Amino acid sequence: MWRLLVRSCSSSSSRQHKQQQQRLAAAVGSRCYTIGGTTEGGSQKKHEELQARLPPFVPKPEPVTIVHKQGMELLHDPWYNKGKWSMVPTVSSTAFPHSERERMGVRGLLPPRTTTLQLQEDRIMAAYKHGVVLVKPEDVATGGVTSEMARKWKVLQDLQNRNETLFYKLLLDNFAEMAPIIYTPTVGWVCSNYHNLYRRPRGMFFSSYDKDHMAAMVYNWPQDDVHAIVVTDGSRILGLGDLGINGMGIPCGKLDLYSAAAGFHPSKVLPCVIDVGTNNAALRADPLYCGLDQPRITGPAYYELVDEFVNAVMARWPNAVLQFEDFQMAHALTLLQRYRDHHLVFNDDIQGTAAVALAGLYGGLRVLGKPQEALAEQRIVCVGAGSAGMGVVRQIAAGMVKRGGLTPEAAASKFWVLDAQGLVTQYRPGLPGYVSRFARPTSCSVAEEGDGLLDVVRKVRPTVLLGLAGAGKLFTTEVLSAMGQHCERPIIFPMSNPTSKMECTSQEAISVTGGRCVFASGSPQPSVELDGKTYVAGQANNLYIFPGLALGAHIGKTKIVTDNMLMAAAEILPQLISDKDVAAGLVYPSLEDIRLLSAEIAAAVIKTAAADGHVCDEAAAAVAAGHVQLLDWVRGHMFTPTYSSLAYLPPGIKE
Ligand SMILES: O=C([O-])CC(=O)C(=O)O
Ligand SMILES: [Mg+2]
Repeated sequence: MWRLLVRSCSSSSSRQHKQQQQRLAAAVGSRCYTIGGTTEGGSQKKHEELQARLPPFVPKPEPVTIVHKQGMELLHDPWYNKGKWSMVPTVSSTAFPHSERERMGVRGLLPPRTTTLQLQEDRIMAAYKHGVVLVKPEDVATGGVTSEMARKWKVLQDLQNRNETLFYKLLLDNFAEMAPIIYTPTVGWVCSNYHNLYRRPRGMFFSSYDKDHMAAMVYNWPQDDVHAIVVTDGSRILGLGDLGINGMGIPCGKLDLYSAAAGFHPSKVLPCVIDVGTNNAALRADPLYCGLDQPRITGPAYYELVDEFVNAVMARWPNAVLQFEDFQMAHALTLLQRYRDHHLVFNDDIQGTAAVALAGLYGGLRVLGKPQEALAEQRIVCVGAGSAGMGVVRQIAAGMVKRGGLTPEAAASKFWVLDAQGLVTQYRPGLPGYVSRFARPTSCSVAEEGDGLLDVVRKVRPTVLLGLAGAGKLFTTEVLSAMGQHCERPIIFPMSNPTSKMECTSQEAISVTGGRCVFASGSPQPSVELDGKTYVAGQANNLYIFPGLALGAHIGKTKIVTDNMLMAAAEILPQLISDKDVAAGLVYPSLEDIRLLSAEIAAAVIKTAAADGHVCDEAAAAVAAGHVQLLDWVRGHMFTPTYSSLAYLPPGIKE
């Protein structure tokens, strides 16, 4: 009897192996052979016989595709692109091994979480069946975004992917109409649904998984010259809370405005997200979510990651302005203080919102026929003691000191700050320093610790009511009507975003006060018809400030962003409102003039930085030449969307 000896391959239980054995047994009948070994007499012959009867060995081709592209070029090639790539090897990962993104130079160019071809198919199938843009009733409720706005967003998004020049031309020519579509409030809906809407990546994705790699991975970005970076960690997206990596919609939307409003070249801006996990359980459980499936990292490990990010981007792009956006309060102020004295950074929610609020109050005073000095006479109630709220209070107090000649203590006494527990007084244990300065003294206070908004308004009789709590309808009919009872022309700014988080609508404020209030809101609001008169609502949004501020800081090479620069932006903006708009009750200039406004803000910022001695020589010379020349110099740096002729440079030939 011949014995069959077949060398076992790696797993004897594998189906393939069993099939091979069966085929082999069928081929040799009941006789057995030893393959490739020395056996009894005649073995050589038998072996040859077997060889002749075995099916021929056909080598299985390795499933490898040879690619002559890497990085962004590869991702933009529909043939090689696979959508989200696996960065984190997980048990369920059927996508790409970790090494592949290194090999193909795409680390950081894609969201971290793995996906599969099947999941991608499911997502497209859902869009195929139910429509590409999914606006659910809860989206309308939480974001104030209608299907019509989402449809328009989709049109613009597709255009941006096809033709950026045309996209920016369109945006510039229709800025007031389209800003709410590419930015607040539609951007809130985009972030909430980023995992469903995701089609192609934009910007860079850093995650805790990239620790110790960031300095190298920034070189995967295909642009040597970056002028502006906006970064979020997704922890406090507008008033919508922790949206994890979905927050990437915010840096994208903000940088669209950098290009449209301030003329930053679209190829030279970089949206970034730092994914340290999310505490949003629903998102993490969603198979389409693209971020890390872990709770947020906090404490020293968090700051180490952000430090690494800041060092990496600043090392590669030392001339870029870095804007921090939508970080939760616990980290926002600490990060700002950590970098602001030696890096070209600012926090838009703290500083940009603060400057725009102060600008709006100066605008409001213009509407009331009062000079900026009259700021010191106001009694201000601010609802919201988060990063935005306290930044606003601090900036207005600084304005009272500068314009109204008050001491810092006298300025602080003009404010009543409320948070979720009511009026903040010095009774509160453990108040952080930035809040305690504005906590009401307990001894001589009219209103008391924990008083609700209505009580505070009735007792204090404020002239200004600011909403920055991100908690929705806090300016009730009673509150608005109390504002109107004690004050002839109350200034009412519900500044929270998006629309659904605003403290009241234009309709509510204007109708309850009988059209007497001076109104502006964080998200855009419609005009209101009352007794045959039309009241136009202004938009108290930092979009007026951050593009021009960043432009001034970048081209002036100011090295840091100072309080004086922010103050300059806040002071110039109300001077740019036309007399006609002031007469119509508008506290901000028209958004249609956004390019001019940004140029004026940049010029004001550069002048102030020059006076403080930190601008480059070229900017100093432009300042010395006079305002018109400075404005020309600033505008000369702004990108205009037009077609230019293209020239081909073969690879290897230097420009
Ligand atoms: O994005 C906006 O519209 C304003 C802003 O920074 C915020 O609400 O966080
Ligand atoms: Mg923000």
